[in-house]
Amino acid sequence: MAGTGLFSEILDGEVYKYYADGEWKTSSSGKSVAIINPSTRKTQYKVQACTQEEVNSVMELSKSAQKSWAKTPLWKRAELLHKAAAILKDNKVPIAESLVKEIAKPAKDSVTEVVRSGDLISYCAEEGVRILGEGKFLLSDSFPGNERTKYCLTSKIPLGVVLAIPPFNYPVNLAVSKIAPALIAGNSLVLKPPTQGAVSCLHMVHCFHLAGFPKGLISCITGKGSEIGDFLTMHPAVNCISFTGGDTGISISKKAGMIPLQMELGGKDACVVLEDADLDLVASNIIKGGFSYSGQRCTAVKVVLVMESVADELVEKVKAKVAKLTVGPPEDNSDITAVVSESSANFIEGLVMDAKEKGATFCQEYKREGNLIWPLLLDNVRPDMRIAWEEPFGPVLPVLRINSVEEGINHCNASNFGLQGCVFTKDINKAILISDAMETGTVQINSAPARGPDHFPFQGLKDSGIGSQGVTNSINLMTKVKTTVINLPTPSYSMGDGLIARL
Ligand SMILES: NC(=O)C1=CN([C@@H]2O[C@H](COP(=O)(O)OP(=O)(O)OC[C@H]3O[C@@H](n4cnc5c(N)ncnc54)[C@H](OP(=O)(O)O)[C@@H]3O)[C@@H](O)[C@H]2O)C=CC1
Ligand SMILES: O=C(O)[C@H](O)COP(=O)(O)O
Repeated sequence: MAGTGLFSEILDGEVYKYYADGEWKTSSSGKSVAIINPSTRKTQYKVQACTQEEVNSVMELSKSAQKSWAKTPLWKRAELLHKAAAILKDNKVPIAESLVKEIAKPAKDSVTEVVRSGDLISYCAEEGVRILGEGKFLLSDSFPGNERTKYCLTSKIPLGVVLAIPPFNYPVNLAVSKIAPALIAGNSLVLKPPTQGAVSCLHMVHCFHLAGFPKGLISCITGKGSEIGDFLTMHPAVNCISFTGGDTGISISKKAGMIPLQMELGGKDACVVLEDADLDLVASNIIKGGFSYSGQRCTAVKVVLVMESVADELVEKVKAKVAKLTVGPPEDNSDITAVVSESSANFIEGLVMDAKEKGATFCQEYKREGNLIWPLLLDNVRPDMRIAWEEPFGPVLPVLRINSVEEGINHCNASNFGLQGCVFTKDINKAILISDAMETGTVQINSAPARGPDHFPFQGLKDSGIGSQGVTNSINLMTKVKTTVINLPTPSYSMGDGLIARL
């Protein structure tokens, strides 16, 4: 059970502690933040509301811990990460249980998130050892006007303190996708977990604690983003911010100083369906892509753009599959569970009502109980409806019928988002041309959008983000290139005549 056994030291009465200086602590604020169970809408857990002084102290400790960590051999850093990964996987049950209670993720998917996170940490350790163990050697005479008098050695050095801010929908996985690359690269790490998902994150941090990382290297500050977020992101000790979430990321980018930023923000991933597509394959991918975790994924299919000639048939196939989705508690592994908060459910309802007023075809009756919204397919959506452009982050999917591929591409590219997209066709040549034309970070051919496998690059264009994720890209982003140049008194050519005579 969460907060018991191995994890009992992270709990103080009924409030979870925060993590600093290698210890679990109670905040001097005397205040806590409630985590509401999305299914019951009652307080499930409480976490500390950390103070600015506590943030300052964590930053100081983080700066000094990083200095010694950077001198720790790469293989030792990797060894500790492998250990943390194993402890995390061994404790998947209590961690998954808190995911179920905090964010209403179906039980099976919650376990998958923890296991995937352990795998990501191990992969990152392996990749880090390889790519950080290599440098470059450059010779000066390849640039015009130079003799071979300079040898340039490059290697990658850490940035310092990395601030990680993950979102509610993958609190554990999107935290470790920032923590592991930061640590393998020799940085220290301050984590600010999402409020919904904080307890799962604290359990995950305890796995790193049990693995034996040095004191102060990893810290976890809890509190509402709206209250301590600015103080953290504008803190002068922070050398890099890795953030995943919504528009908050855009405002952080405007306020942060001259430091590397990795921002994975929203998306309005389109599914473009051509006349020759395998409609059964499309329908299954629309269900998986649009409705898994109740549509609360940045990579969810958020609009279907289907050629008019096959639209009736596709809509019927998707309707039949929607009817089979189970709706209910995450504990029962229901396909559709309560969305994360009441305000989120109200927002989704606003989009649905707008579409209703403007004449969209409802393929199912709209139904909501508390935060639980039944899956809904909206056909004949037009560009004047909000749902054609905005992301519901819920189990509601609009279908726009198109008369040409160009119309579909134009719709995609008119979006302020550019995360992923997908195209279904049997014609690979057309698929490649469409992929080239779509202004998104990734295009999937004949499959729904997805971030994984986690070593693939993952990035958004436009308001969907800056920088690129994926294990290798994250390690590179969290390092800086350092060069040392050896200057020779005379040109040196490896097979040059008279070399010995000149010495
Ligand atoms: N591209 C991607 O990979 C993903 C994108 N998203 C996008 O995020 C949105 C919903 O996710 P959600 O988690 O609610 O997004 P938010 O942007 O609201 O929150 C993300 C994180 O930022 C924190 N935060 C809030 N305010 C601040 C602040 N001022 N300074 C620093 N941190 C802050 C939150 O903490 P707290 O919880 O305490 O408020 C949370 O940890 C959707 O629109 C979705 O598209 C979501 C997941 C993945
Ligand atoms: O934040 C998100 O929603 C994810 O990055 C999407 O990940 P997934 O494609 O593996 O669900």
